Amino acid sequence: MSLTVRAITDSEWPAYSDVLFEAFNSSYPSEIRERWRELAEIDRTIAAFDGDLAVGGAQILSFSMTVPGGPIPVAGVTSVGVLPSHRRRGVLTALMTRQLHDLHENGREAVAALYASEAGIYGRFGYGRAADTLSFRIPTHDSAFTRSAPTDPALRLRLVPPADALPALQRVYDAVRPGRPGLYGRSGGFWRNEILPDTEHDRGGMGPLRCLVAEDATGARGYALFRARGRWSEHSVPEGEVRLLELMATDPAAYALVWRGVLDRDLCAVVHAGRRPVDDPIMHLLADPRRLNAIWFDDLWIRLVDVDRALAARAYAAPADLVLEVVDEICPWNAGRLRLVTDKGSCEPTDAPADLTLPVDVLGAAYLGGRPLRAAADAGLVREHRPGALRELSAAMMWDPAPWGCRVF
Ligand SMILES: CC(=O)SCCNC(=O)CCNC(=O)[C@H](O)C(C)(C)COP(=O)(O)OP(=O)(O)OC[C@H]1O[C@@H](n2cnc3c(N)ncnc32)[C@H](O)[C@@H]1OP(=O)(O)O
Repeated sequence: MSLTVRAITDSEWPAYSDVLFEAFNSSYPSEIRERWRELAEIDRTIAAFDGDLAVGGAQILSFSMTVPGGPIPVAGVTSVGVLPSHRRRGVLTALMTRQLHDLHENGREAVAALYASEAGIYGRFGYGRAADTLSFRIPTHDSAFTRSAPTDPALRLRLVPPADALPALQRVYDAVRPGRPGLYGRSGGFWRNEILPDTEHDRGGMGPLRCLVAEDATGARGYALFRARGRWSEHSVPEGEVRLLELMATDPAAYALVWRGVLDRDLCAVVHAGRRPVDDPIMHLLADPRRLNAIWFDDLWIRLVDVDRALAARAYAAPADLVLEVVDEICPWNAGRLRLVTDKGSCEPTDAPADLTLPVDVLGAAYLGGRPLRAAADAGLVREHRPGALRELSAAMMWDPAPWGCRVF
């Protein structure tokens, strides 16, 4: 195999997309291809060629993502795949290496983020599991709220056709986004092509996309996007289900009301709520939180492309002044010692002795504030050279609320 990795041209898009559809075992109809093309940034799409044949590829979407302290530019890595005929011959390694070098040279983003199809793939390229997510399976008949659940008589619930709801959804999402690490800005095209589509393919056997909005005289304060499916048992007992795709609210009363609207849907026995934050307030609202039947798995993976700029770009929960020795085999410009002074927001190269030595993926995992460095140290991944340095950095990097990207890109 003679491998070349380079940016694709417009005319090479079909060849790149064919590789992806093959790699993901997909048979997407043409409208899905068109949506995907509309979101893609061709100049940030690379492919690997074996001679003339496209055999792998990867994309970057340019996002503004909230990190502790506020939004920063983040490279959203997506649509990565290698032809089954060329797997395990280093094609992904060549793509990831090229992408990280391009990002460093371009200088636009110091941080890259992705959702992994399999959790074993990206650690070797310096990505750390930075956010987790919970999925709930809530039996509606056991979903009573605690007596202290907040209410607001000014609020009402309204069913809105999703296509008409976009201004309300954007208003709520954009109000919530700056306070939650991991949430990223959604363009109009992203809403249209990723969040609101409703073809048979998108429904996957469920009913149409539905939207509930909680509002008062000032406008929308919360929403839920979901699908439902009616079903009856052989004894004619209603056993319908709801699949909650997204639920956001700007305040506790709107949040509780939207959840109630989803949980109280008639003829539905269960609500499946995927990809919820690990600190979802629903855990406090349900009178019997065991009924959430939660499953835990990974959400965003984070790669610090330029460790110095990335660490200087976020805020910290506690002061820290220490020297880090970063180990990074893929991005040699990161290897070496850096002095991080959180009060000054500075992270500069230094010759001073290291207080901590740690690999770049461990720093990436801690970057959004959801994963204690102390736990990585307990797993033997961090070396402490000055007593107290680990506790200092671990406390500084934690953040409230927990990180959450909400929807896969
Ligand atoms: C952000 C996203 O888009 S996530 C989507 C990723 N894509 C997919 O899941 C689609 C289906 N899978 C594929 O296309 C390919 O199998 C890929 C992209 C996952 C891997 O591509 P390959 O070219 O085979 O990877 P490559 O040969 O460079 O492997 C590099 C290393 O990763 C390991 N690796 C590759 N895939 C996996 C995996 N799925 N799980 C665990 N390890 C893996 C290899 O064993 C190899 O390890 P080594 O360095 O110790 O020998």
